[in-house]
Amino acid sequence: MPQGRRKVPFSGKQKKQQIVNKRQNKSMPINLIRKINEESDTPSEISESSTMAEKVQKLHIQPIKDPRGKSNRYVLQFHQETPSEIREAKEKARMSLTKVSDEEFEVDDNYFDGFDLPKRPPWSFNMKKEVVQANEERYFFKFVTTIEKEHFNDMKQLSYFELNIETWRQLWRVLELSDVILVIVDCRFPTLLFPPYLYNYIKNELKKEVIILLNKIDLVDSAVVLAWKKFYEEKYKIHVVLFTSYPSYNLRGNHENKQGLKIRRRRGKMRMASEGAMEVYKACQAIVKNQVDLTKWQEKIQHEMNLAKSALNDDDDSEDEVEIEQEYTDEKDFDFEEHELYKNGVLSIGTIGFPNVGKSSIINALMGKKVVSISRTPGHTKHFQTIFLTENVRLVDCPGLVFPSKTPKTLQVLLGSYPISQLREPYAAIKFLAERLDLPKLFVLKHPDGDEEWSAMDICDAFALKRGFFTAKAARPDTYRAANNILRMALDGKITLSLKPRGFHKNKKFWETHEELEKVKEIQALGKITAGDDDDYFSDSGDEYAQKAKSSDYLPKNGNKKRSTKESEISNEGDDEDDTDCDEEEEEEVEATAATASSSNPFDLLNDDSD
Ligand SMILES: Nc1nc2c(ncn2[C@@H]2O[C@H](COP(=O)(O)OP(=O)(O)OP(=O)(O)O)[C@@H](O)[C@H]2O)c(=O)[nH]1
Repeated sequence: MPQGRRKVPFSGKQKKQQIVNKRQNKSMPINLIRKINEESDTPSEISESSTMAEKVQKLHIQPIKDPRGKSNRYVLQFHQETPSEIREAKEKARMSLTKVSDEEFEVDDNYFDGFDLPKRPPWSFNMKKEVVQANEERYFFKFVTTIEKEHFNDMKQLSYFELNIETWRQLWRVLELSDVILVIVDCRFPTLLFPPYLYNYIKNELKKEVIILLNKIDLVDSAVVLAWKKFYEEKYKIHVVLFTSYPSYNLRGNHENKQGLKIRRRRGKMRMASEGAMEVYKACQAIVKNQVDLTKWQEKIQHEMNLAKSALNDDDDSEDEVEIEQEYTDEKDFDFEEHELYKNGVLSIGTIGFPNVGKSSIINALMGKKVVSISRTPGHTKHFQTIFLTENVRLVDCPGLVFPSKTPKTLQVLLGSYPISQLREPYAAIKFLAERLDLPKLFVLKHPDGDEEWSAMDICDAFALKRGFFTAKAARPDTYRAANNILRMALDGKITLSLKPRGFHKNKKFWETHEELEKVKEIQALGKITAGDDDDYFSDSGDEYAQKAKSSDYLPKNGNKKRSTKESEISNEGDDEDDTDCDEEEEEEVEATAATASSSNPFDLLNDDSD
């Protein structure tokens, strides 16, 4: 055998990866960014990274896991941090934390000012598909270059946003196909996830109705939920619906793990989140009036409500049906379908929003069973899909999109707009979190140097030591892994940071005694926890479902019962996109330690400290 030309074994998996890489290299945005760099007349700062193309980070490449091999078309793409940004953040993470005041939990509505979304250029049926697509690509190129140039000298004022035209195309199709648009936001951070320009575009240019759905209200204090609802109702005069895909009657407990912690499991088969579903139905009914007959939908929800009540004490342990119901989905090519309002007597509801706000979970919770897959990894949904709720109510589910804004990048991590696993610098987000929540107390951490004052890095060090995370080479505390774990807990709501509308603290009493508060609690379904369930509240929903747990502040605030400090949850989603190395047992362990420091309000903890 000739020397020097030894054949290297090449697996099928590697071959597939090679094909995917080739395709990926051809993808529009990379070329686009390369062009931006070549054509840019702005002086290049680019010493640290030779081309803009290199600064684009492609997220969620899972080529071989998608049988259709299509996932890379919709891969999320963002700009990477520069080495100097990383260095700067690390330095800051070593500085002592400054606890922030209550008012700094209050946010304005101006993160999207000065930005817009890319809109599908006009097209007609006389145009060839290739021409339409070329127009779209030219337009999108210009859109991105314009934003880039405007912010070239101050990239810090520009958030990560979606650079993949394929994902925007999904949004364009969904907006075209739908009669009513449900804009879904995570109730912990509404103003960071609801671009006013999106609302204006849908309402004033597309002339379609918008409903805002405040989701994950199980993670937020009822008074804050209500304040956000009123904020949006007053600002836009539109329907604002409250929702949680995890009302407590979908949960059950009395399971012990090997550490002796109790873990709440989802109660038998998944049920519809009927209170939230009823709210969505009512908002749609008010919009369509008698143009579409929604009686069947209403009956379905009412039926579920009755069932839920009677089944509260039902110990049905049977597994959830895990099924993707083909009969509900429609895979035809909608690229060039003309919109006709309530076509064939069917109401089409588009569900759009940022990644990870819970769009897919909402669809399952509206259906009362699993029809679309869910992941706690942002950016899971790649292609829009249509699902019939009843024969004349159709949901059109769009992949999550990160809209352009000036949201600080650290916050984007906490929102789930940027996948934690692919974060090169997690400490700035830890610092942001630690200045608002007392992490040492929540995790019962011992300062590595015995000091009183903590920095974000100290927290990561202490956390790594406590969890036994060490680097392989030098056996030093693995602060990166620790930071990654903490951020995931924040994203999942195990430790809850939630922002408030301006003026909330000044009017706290008003919101806490508001007559509509009971209604909010009803949708959160917190009053429905059954006897014996108060030891542990957290869910283990199994399968691909992310496990929902709450911050230690959350339960006593909203519910009436005092709960055990052994609140815990495991994550057992088997999600092959799952993105960290943290395993379930590790998380439980932290829950256990965190629990002993549990407070009914993490913000109280901050107060304690400042005393
Ligand atoms: N606590 C809580 N968690 C939720 C709720 N809805 C969804 N989640 C969690 O949020 C994460 C994202 O949920 P998805 O339904 O996949 O979100 P998505 O908006 O479809 O995400 P993309 O696929 O990224 O667009 C998962 O971990 C869910 O379990 C909710 O009402 N309450």
